[in-house]
Amino acid sequence: MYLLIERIPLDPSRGSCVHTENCFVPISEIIAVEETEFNKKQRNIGRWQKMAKLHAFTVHYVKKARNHRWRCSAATFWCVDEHLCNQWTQALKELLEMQKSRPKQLLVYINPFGGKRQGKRIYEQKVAPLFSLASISTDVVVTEHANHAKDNLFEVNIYKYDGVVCVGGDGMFSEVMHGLIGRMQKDSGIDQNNPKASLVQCNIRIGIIPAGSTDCICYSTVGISDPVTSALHIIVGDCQPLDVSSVHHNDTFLKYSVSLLGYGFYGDILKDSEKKRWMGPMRYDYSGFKTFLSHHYYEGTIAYQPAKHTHGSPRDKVSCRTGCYICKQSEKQLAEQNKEHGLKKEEGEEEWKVIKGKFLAINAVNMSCACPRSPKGLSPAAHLADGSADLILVRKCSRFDFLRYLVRHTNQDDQFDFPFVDVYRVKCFQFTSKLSEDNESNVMDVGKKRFGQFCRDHPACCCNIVNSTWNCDGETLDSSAIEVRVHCQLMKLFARGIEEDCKDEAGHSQSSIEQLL
Ligand SMILES: Nc1ncnc2c1ncn2[C@@H]1O[C@H](COP(=O)(O)OP(=O)(O)OP(=O)(O)O)[C@@H](O)[C@H]1O
Ligand SMILES: CCCCCCCCCCCCC/C=C/[C@@H](O)[C@H](CO)NC(C)=O
Ligand SMILES: [Ca+2]
Repeated sequence: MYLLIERIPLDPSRGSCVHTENCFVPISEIIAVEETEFNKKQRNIGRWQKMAKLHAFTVHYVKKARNHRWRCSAATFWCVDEHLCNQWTQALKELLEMQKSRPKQLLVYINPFGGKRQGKRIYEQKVAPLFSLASISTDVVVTEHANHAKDNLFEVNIYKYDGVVCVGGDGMFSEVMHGLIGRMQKDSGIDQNNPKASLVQCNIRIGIIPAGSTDCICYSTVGISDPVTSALHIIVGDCQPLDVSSVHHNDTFLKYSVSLLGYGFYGDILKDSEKKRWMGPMRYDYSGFKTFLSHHYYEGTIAYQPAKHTHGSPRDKVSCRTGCYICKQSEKQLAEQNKEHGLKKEEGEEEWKVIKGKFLAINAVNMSCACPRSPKGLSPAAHLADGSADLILVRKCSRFDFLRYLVRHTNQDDQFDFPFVDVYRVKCFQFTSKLSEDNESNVMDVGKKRFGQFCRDHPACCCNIVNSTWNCDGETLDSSAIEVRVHCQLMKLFARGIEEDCKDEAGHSQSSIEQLL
């Protein structure tokens, strides 16, 4: 159902019409309806006001701008008939009440130290006024230390909230996600240390107000990193399911990941950048350049099971967009599996593919990982909720070739079109570094140790004697040998995926009527 907002010139003789553009606003995108008091200062209505007392109401609604940006716009409707005015206000309010997916009560965590340290200001100035306009009540916690939000989620009565909001970056989101998923498993008696456990879905949605350094999860699920846009997606009650990978080492749970699990290049960037947090978001550029120059490669073995259940491929040009067909198919399969087995299908009987090699980077992404630094992301055709991850293997190559690969993160060219890059869509994988394989089989002879020493002393030789670190959504992992499994649609966000943009390059929108036809 739509509300047609037709902006009519209030005083045509004086040409005082500000907006001539009419628009259809879906009821689902109305933010609030308020009775409005007219005062003498109100423009252009003097002549009308002399004729009769005016009654009015204001509709606050989502206005879509360029590049997926949403803004709050308002239109005031007025008439002389008080009863008619009240009827309209009442009818619209009732329609809003019927929007059952909208949150009424939210738990908000603010990281005051994420990104440029603007989290608190962003929330107070840009987000809280919108929540209040939409009559959403909030409990706000400003975090005092790392893991504050995560620990708190194990203590509070989460079930009284319609959602949890995190104000911060990918690391802060990761904390809240671990708190919520961990709490759900604890309450359901599921052992997270069992890598084969069928995890319980988390139906409490998370909203991300971006205030971090990369904000990749927000950008990849909304299409822009903008606090007002994200607040409006929360208010209208959007829902986007998300795949989550569980990461284990020797039957011990390490972490969950929704965006990037990166070994080699992205692991090394993270490790170096953690020491330079004081630089803010710039730390990634500094450490990125340093890591690029070091050009380290790492030897290891990857075993994976292809994701045969999904219809897409990482090399196709089909991007995951709002209402994505491929993710919908996975959702149906998941529902059928849950109905039939109560448990997800065991992957035991399916074949494993094994790859040994020397790698500059191993990246496993559950989503495109688009962010302002890389607008298409590390895997542009990855899906948010198809139950698979794209495993990208960048083999040892020259610095120049690796630079060509990195540059393609930022332009329109195919970043997988290199002989040293392979990409697979997988549902699970395991990685063991050469070093841990050697350690396990106790073949670390004296000669190797001495060679290791030699190479550490001569970084220019780029040898892979030490392990890299896994970058798990911006957090480091303690182990290099890991076992990863994608859990289809384990959690949900207040988002709708990236919408097909209906604005053209010049910023003109198609008329709403054209869109409806
Ligand atoms: N009050 C706090 N003091 C110190 N650290 C905190 C506090 N609150 C949260 N943290 C931690 O800060 C880490 C980084 O925060 P956040 O993700 O918000 O910013 P960022 O690292 O700059 O951005 P991005 O993750 O997008 O690169 C998180 O892992 C979180 O655990
Ligand atoms: C030659 C210099 C290359 C510099 C490369 C800079 C970094 C590019 C950023 C792309 C990262 C996309 C994946 C997102 C990962 C996030 O989970 C993580 C935490 O926010 N961010 C990073 C940078 O690891
Ligand atoms: Ca996916």
